[in-house]
Amino acid sequence: MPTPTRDIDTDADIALFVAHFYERIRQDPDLGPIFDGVAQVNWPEHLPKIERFWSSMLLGTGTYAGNPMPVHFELARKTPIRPAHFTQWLALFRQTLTEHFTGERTQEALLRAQGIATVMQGRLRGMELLNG
Ligand code: HEM
Repeated sequence: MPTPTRDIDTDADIALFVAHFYERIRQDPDLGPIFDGVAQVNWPEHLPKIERFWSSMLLGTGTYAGNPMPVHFELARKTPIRPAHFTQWLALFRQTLTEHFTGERTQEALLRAQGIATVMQGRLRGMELLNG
């Protein structure tokens, strides 16, 4: 893979990294079964939703209306979620982004993901829904 030279600039860029990211997630031995087994994710619905989420975060389009937190609280009631799951989620996110893009918005995406993961884990911990 050649060194990336451009930043995330458009919804098409977001769609590209989202598709690649969830391909990796589904192949991951620990995360894959959570998405495809426990949550039975409907991918044709989930991917456009996640694209809107990142579009709103990074491009300020305001196309995502929702709150990701409760979805993950529900998930943690169904299956044990550990800090290691978040570490791996973030590692795959970083790998995917930096494989394709470089620049300020790419860095912002990584920081936002890290921040949300930290808040999510804090909230799960507070509800005694984080294992280990
Ligand atoms: C251990 C790590 C994580 C796991 C296992 C996980 C898993 C999931 C699952 C199973 C869904 C539901 C998909 C569906 O049925 O449509 C979901 C939704 C979502 N996740 Fe995560 N997630 C993780 C971390 C994160 C992080 C760190 C972020 C944000 C940076 C995030 C953002 C979202 C968003 C925006 C949704 C859609 C929420 C909605 O329905 O509006 N997730 N996640």
